[in-house]
Amino acid sequence: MESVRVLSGANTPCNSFPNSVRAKVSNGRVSGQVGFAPLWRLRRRRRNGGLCLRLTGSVLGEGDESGLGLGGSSRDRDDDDDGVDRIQIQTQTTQSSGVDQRKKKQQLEKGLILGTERDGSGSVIGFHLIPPPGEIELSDSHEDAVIDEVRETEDIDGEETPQTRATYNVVFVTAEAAPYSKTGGLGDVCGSLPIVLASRGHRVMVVSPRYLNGTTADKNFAGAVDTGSCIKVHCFGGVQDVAFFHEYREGVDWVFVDHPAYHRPGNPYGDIYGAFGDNQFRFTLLCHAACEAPLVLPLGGFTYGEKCLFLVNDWHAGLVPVLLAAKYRPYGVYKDARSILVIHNLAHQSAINSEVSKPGKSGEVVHLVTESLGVEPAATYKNLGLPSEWYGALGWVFPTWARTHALDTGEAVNILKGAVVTADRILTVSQGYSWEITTVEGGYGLQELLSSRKSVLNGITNGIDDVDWDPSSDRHIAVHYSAEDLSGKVQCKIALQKELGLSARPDCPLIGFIGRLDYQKGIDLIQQAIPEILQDDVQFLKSSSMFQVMLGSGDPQYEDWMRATESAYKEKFRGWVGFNVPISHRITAGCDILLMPSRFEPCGLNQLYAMRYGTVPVVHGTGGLRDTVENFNPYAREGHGEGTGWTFSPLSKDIMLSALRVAIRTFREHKSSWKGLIKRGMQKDFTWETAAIQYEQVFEWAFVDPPYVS
Ligand SMILES: Nc1ncnc2c1ncn2[C@@H]1O[C@H](COP(=O)(O)OP(=O)(O)O[C@H]2O[C@H](CO)[C@@H](O)[C@H](O)[C@H]2O)[C@@H](O)[C@H]1O
Repeated sequence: MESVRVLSGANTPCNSFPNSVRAKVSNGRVSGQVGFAPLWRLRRRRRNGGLCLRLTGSVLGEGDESGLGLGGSSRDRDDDDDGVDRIQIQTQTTQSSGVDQRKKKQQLEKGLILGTERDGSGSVIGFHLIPPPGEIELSDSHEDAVIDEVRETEDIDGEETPQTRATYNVVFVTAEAAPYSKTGGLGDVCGSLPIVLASRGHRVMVVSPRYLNGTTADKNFAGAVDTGSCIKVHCFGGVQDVAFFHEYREGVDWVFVDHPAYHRPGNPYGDIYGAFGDNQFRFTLLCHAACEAPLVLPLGGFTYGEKCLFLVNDWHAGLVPVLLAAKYRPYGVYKDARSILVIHNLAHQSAINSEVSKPGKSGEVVHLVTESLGVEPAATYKNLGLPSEWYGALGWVFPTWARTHALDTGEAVNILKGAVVTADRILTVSQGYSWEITTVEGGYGLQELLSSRKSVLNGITNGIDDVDWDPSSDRHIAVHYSAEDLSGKVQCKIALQKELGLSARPDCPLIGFIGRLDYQKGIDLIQQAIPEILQDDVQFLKSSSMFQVMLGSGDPQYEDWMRATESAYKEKFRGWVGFNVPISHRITAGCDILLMPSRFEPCGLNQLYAMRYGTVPVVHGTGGLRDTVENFNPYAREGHGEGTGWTFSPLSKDIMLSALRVAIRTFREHKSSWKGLIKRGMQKDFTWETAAIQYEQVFEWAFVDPPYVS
């Protein structure tokens, strides 16, 4: 996918509108915006004979914003007597090394015909699209055209094969979106899925906070400019002024909600002292602002309007469907909008805090109330800016065992619960997890409610950003490699061992772990197993010559343990405490095995990255891990073997160690089987394109049913 911004050039009427022309070229389709007229959903068409002014240029590479210039001359002026000037856009891709194959293809885009828009004095103030009859299909974001259909009449070979699919105005609401903000997988998903949906013709906005924490991370927001739009949010007993910043990048409108509550040291949710005490306030603001953004922000000249599809991610965005139902629809606003709740992690709701979850006497998971994470005392309901009669949607009562004292009635407001009740549909990030959340073990108290909504509950396995995570072009790793030529992988391993101060031993298995240091991730199992893995224990297959590296941050007790383990096993163990994206790429490339003993895993991205990098996953068979890692069977396919890793179950230290032993024996003694495992994993399709098609199906279903009303 090429993403370009067309800057206005000399000698053209566009001179007075720098940055007013933007276009994206993807799979033979041009989308973007020109002047105040959105071009999204324009398809490539060839025209004989150009009209008027012509835009020409080259796509120089990812992120290049000056690739196209606007050229033109007087002879290009359109003298048709219809009173509009016209422009032809022509883009051509030039090759740049190391980018995705798709980027290496030359593309020629012709024939987008535009008209100018003039003010009363006759000055050009923008451009409109003028579709030649029967040649160009287009729509804009006017409300009556929000949901339209893309007719795809050409297949890859240029054959005429009519297909129709709907496109939507999609509004993601999320607490994090990479590369602007990321603490885990939520950021990855909300940073990459929107781009893929936009490339498929949808108009996509992502609304998240503009976090400024006084570190170099603030520069992530440098490309976002103040829109000048400011709204007043009535909540928490006062009126808050909230501003919007905006960046148009890779076909997506990235909208950042600005308020002083987002400007403080720490990550999006907390600092070294724990979760911020005002998170309910901070994310209430986000939700109110996200509901207003499609109505008030004229992005590219037009608002998104009311007929939107909100994708609300986890509890932080959970007030959005409640606000639509309680605050807007009763007044006839958003009556045709829909909302889909996307659950990335049910444990990230509420006082149900995974870091302090413990197995109870009868086997159920007991959660202690320590932090405010979306469940707050019932008295805080009045702060949310909702009509009082809607309390029931969010009202929640803790089971008796979870109450803190005899007089505690357990009454609370649970924002995610409100979203489960009011969202038009619910999605989880794998099919396995969509079932697990309806069980006592995985439902965190919401299982019955979720079961009652089974008819609108689906699971779609996450994709990965296959440009960012590509061993053949990854800028963070020492040597590039591919499934066809694996020689660079061992170089990456040696480079990693050197970087970490371990002896360079390509023959010794190197086991990696990357992730939040959290009870969810099964760190305690690794803790228990480390002595057996690293001590000179004959049971563990020459374990004296095995290495383990862990990268993670989170629970301080696990961070301390990693530091202590590194001191105890200087020759064999490295524990990198912190959040470091380049290192995470190097570990993914340099290790032989990625260990993921997650207690539960809604999808999991690291095992997908690992497989793409030829690193064999050994995972607990749960949720998305079970859905994505195929257990190795050396005897299948007449001895050629099948599978991409090992899934073990049930979750225990001993079972995990058994799986690791088998993996290590295969690494050492069955080289061809190991190579087969690597190659099969690398050839798996985990791209977002596949997931996006499934998302579109769910979008369609969302609009088949009427919206939620009380
Ligand atoms: N210390 C560190 N340094 C650098 N990078 C680090 C890091 N710690 C974690 N990461 C990165 O953060 C991401 C974590 O993604 P996961 O899907 O594994 O977990 P998470 O539990 O946060 O996400 C939740 O949401 C996602 C998305 O839906 C689900 O896949 C998942 O199951 C669910 O728990 C990966 O990109 C990983 O490389």
